[in-house]
Amino acid sequence: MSLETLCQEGAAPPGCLAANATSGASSAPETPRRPPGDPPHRAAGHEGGGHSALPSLTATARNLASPHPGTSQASTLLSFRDPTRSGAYREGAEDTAAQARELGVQARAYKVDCSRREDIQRAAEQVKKDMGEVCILVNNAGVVFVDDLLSLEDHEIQKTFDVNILAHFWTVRAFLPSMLERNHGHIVTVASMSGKIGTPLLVNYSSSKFAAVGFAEALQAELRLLGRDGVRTTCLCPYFVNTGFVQNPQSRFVDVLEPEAVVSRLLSAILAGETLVLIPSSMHCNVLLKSLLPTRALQAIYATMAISFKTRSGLAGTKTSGEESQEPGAERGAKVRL
Ligand SMILES: NC(=O)C1=CN([C@@H]2O[C@H](COP(=O)(O)OP(=O)(O)OC[C@H]3O[C@@H](n4cnc5c(N)ncnc54)[C@H](OP(=O)(O)O)[C@@H]3O)[C@@H](O)[C@H]2O)C=CC1
Ligand SMILES: CC1=C(/C=C/C(C)=C/C=C/C(C)=C/C=O)C(C)(C)CCC1
Repeated sequence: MSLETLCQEGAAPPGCLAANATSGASSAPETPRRPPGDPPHRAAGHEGGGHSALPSLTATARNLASPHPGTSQASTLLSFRDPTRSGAYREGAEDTAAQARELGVQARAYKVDCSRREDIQRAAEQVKKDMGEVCILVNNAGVVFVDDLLSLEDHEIQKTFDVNILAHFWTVRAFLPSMLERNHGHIVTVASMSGKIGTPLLVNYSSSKFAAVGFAEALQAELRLLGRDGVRTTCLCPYFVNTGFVQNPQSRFVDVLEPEAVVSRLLSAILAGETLVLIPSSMHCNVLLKSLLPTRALQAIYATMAISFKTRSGLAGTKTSGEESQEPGAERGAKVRL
């Protein structure tokens, strides 16, 4: 996970934008199980994440730091499990922080393991000391293990909930008090379309994202009840994004999203104070149909969409049932109906 803080000082009250940026389960315990001799891949306990961190962090710095009237100074704070680590798809947080500094803002990278409550609490205190109060918190870290429920390891289920939802509790509880005091702030929950539509072979992930959507909605209602209209929330639910988080996502009608487009949409949503953002917006139809149509009708519609993605044991899709997949890297997998 990463924390990104953008502090704004001047006419506006001191504050920051903080985001726990991209996420991706990596490291040994989260590495997907695979038979001996199989090439490593990133399908399930995905390795180190994709390249979304770079555009998201630099874009955030560029767009939120400088153009606001009354802003004399801005700072961005990033934290990753290992800020020095670079992946195949992105640069490390230290590099990203350096790029943000080149854009004229203060930027720092911190090391935080978001699956550990104590780590988050320790980092939050350090952030406040170093950078001041946070005004925008983006809970973006997430992990995914793509497999059927019974094939998952217990620790994978635990990790998914630790990072994808419990971490949100710890970051929000750390930064919300000062937002409430100042009646000023913004909390972004990066959820997923999978948190709006229950997704097969992602039961673990999907339910953690449903929890994230519920968290954001309930928090928003609570802030309203408390009369703190100045503290806003945005819940982001993208369809598949091209970051390597889930491998080989495909669909007949819905294109995989590019991270830059998602970041850009998120920025406009933050600035406009939108509470729920589905990307693409056509997904609103799927969500609406879910509460209108009987399951069998929905299944018929879903079948036409031909959604598929790679699990750690192969490729799951809607095209054929029981047919051996021809996709590279999915030799052992049979396509199954989603
Ligand atoms: N890509 C997609 O198709 C979609 C993604 N999302 C959501 O978007 C968010 C970002 O995903 P995306 O950018 O695609 O994925 P990435 O793989 O690029 O990002 C993963 C990030 O999560 C961090 N992370 C994972 N576990 C921890 C941890 N325990 N502590 C600290 N950091 C951690 C990783 O840090 P490090 O770099 O140190 O490993 C990495 O920066 C996630 O919440 C995901 O669920 C939602 C819908 C679709
Ligand atoms: C629309 C739709 C589905 C939903 C798929 C979704 C919502 C996948 C999202 C996955 C994501 C975003 C993963 C990474 O975060 C189903 C249930 C497969 C059935 C066919 C129609």
